[in-house]
Amino acid sequence: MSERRDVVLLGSTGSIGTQAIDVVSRNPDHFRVVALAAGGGNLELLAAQAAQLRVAVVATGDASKRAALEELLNRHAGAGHGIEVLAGPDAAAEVAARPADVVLNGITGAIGLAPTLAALGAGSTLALANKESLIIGGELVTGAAAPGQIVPVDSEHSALAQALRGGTPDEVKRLVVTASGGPFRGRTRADLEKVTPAQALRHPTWNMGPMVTTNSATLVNKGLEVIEAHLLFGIPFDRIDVVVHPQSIVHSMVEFTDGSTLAQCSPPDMRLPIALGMGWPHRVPEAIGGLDWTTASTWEFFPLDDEAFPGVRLARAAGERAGTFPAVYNAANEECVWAFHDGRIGFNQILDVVGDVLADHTQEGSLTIEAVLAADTWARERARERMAKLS
Ligand SMILES: NC(=O)C1=CN([C@@H]2O[C@H](COP(=O)(O)OP(=O)(O)OC[C@H]3O[C@@H](n4cnc5c(N)ncnc54)[C@H](OP(=O)(O)O)[C@@H]3O)[C@@H](O)[C@H]2O)C=CC1
Ligand SMILES: CC(=O)[C@@H](O)[C@H](O)COP(=O)(O)O
Ligand SMILES: [Mn+2]
Repeated sequence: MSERRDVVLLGSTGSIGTQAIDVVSRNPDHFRVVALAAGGGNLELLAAQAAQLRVAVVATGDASKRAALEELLNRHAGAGHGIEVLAGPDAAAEVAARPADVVLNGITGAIGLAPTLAALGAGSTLALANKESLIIGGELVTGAAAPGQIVPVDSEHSALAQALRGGTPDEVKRLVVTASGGPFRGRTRADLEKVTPAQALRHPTWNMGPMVTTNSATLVNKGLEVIEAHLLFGIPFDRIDVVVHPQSIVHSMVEFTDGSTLAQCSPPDMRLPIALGMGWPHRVPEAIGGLDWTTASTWEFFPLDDEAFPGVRLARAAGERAGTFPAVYNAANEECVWAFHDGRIGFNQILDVVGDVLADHTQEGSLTIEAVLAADTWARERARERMAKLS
């Protein structure tokens, strides 16, 4: 990499955000964080990050926390620090629109949509961890992006983007997305009846935020990632496969028309796809340590159990129907995941309810941002109604 890139970091206090700061801190010649945004759940950390990185602007999604953030900034950065403070539900999108080379969207959930569109509108490269915004926005997001403007950070899609450098688009036969299988791999639907939120949060290979970790346990994460792969790379759903690979070392593969398959392999450490996402197309030297080839190891691959884990099948159907269906899939799932963590529904009921809400959905009119947001709201309400009937 030649020139240093200015980075806007959204979701800075989360798993992706803190790892991105680690990458930036170890590579000051390559990256500089110029703005931060977080929700408000960890104001102390947000203020400490802003002071440490000496950003120009810091944002919290919670309007009621402006004064508290200003006070913490004075403590961490000293009075007269000059850091601009934004607060409120639109703050992350406002920050995303500020001049920068790269916006890394590490927010969780559908609320990442407005910042994603703001970053694209501003002409910045969008290093995208917040897969939900692409999935629910669909062609509204891809249509707002110039070629190459969205760079995937999600490990599988980073792997696919790297492997795709090994052939021309017409030489691609299929994409193979790997799944760890989550903490409940090998269990039957009956076994899953009684699993607890604490068990669902024990991911076998990755340390991530609670939503994506739970989605890994249900395989909804893989369903979302199939839609994400379709939107990013323009490959039809029937040419995107999922294979279970418990070691999370092969992050995904591209099979080419001549029978060759290229896989991207590395230890399960998000700092690699984060660094590549911010530096794309350049690699950041020593982003992580590589694989150890001196000791014996085994990489396994298994077919997906669609009966116990229907999340991928439902996502494929929603993705094929496109329009507002992916937004409904995602929103119903977000509601159900929090209900599962609150003890209001069981594990299997997450996808039972998501399936019911999708079956009830009909799209009216063409796809607009308003239609996506309305479908998101409708799906959350319908999921809550369904869950209330269960208990
Ligand atoms: N973690 C990982 O390894 C991976 C994550 N991803 C994806 O990356 C995204 C982030 O995941 P992860 O880091 O695990 O999630 P976390 O829950 O760890 O972090 C979420 C971040 O979003 C912030 N946030 C919440 N609301 C707002 C808001 N209104 N405005 C700005 N920021 C907000 C949170 O702030 P606060 O908590 O301070 O309120 C927090 O910083 C998800 O889409 C996930 O699917 C993809 C691949 C791997
Ligand atoms: C690290 C990452 O990209 C996650 O999205 C990961 O894919 C989760 O692992 P699963 O394969 O269990 O969903
Ligand atoms: Mn992933």
